[in-house]
Amino acid sequence: MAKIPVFVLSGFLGSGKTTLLLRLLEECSRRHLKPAVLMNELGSTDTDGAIISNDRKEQVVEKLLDGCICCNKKGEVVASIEKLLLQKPDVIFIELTGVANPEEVADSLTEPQFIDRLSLQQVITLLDAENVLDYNSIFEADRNLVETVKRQTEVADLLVINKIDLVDSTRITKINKILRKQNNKAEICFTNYSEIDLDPVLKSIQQKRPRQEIRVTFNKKSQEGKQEKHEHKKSYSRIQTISLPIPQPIREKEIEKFLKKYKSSILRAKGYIPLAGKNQTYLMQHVVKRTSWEPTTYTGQHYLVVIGIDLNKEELTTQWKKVMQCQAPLVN
Ligand SMILES: Nc1nc2c(ncn2[C@@H]2O[C@H](COP(=O)(O)OP(=O)(O)OP(=O)(O)O)[C@@H](O)[C@H]2O)c(=O)[nH]1
Repeated sequence: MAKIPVFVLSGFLGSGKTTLLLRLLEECSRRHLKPAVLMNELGSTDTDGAIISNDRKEQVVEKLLDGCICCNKKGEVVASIEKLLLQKPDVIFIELTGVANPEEVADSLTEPQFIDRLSLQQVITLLDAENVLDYNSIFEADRNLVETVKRQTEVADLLVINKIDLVDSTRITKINKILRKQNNKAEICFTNYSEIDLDPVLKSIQQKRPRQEIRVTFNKKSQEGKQEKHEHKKSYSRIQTISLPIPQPIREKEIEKFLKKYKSSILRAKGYIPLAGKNQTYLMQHVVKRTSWEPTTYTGQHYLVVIGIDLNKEELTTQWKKVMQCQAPLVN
């Protein structure tokens, strides 16, 4: 029986993983392939899952929320993949959290029950061209995280330098040079909105010719000088998540003011937000210092999820309540 190819989408928070996943799903649909998706979110809210499901309601998706797939959620990965396999997909995409080490997930794919059924096709790591060079100084306080982000690059088969619309050519050259030192085997491509050429990525699925298996290539890299299975090291230690409820419409500038106030600790924020005066829910995406808004047809609970280093959750909650108290009451 042919093994089902698995693609792992890795990369730091906000680098463009979900954007790429949406493109891959679109392309699968065009090629009449049946994909299945395992998504992982650090927070208890499921923004990315809602984006995926909003686009295609029939999508086979398993979600692991409120923790990292390579740390406290690792034990649940096997059960989630088993559920996906019941749907007999042609391909599986696993989107990691931005702070996950792909090696840990690769390990799960080599569990005895998967050996004859799954084949890791590629680890694709996305990098945010605008912020990648600043990561070391941003995460100085979290050595585990520095190591994790480095491993995301080192173990990738394909490195996608995304968001080049936000940087100049000098920066691109610099990033290329640094990445080549960290990983001299991976293909590197530069793009916007994760628009890579999907033909070489998906071609092998149609041909049913998986590339070398993970146990041969990947584990070799991760287990040099170690026991048969490498010991799990926590992939981050100071990253926290908080989900803030939004019971009534709020002004765009109030959210942006709030994010700016805590900019030294907030790395990523996203949420479904009812904007005052617009009579519609917007998907808000914030990466380091950029915020974007997109109208949606989302009908679930409204919230803002904030991810950062050493977040003072108590203060954020108190300040958020104050912000909400100043908003106009809900008018239908
Ligand atoms: N300017 C610009 N924005 C981009 C590009 N690619 C993605 N974005 C935006 O960056 C934000 C984050 O993109 P996502 O695809 O959600 O990133 P992610 O890696 O899945 O984020 P997390 O799941 O939170 O780690 C979204 O608002 C995207 O629209 C790009 O090439 N240029």
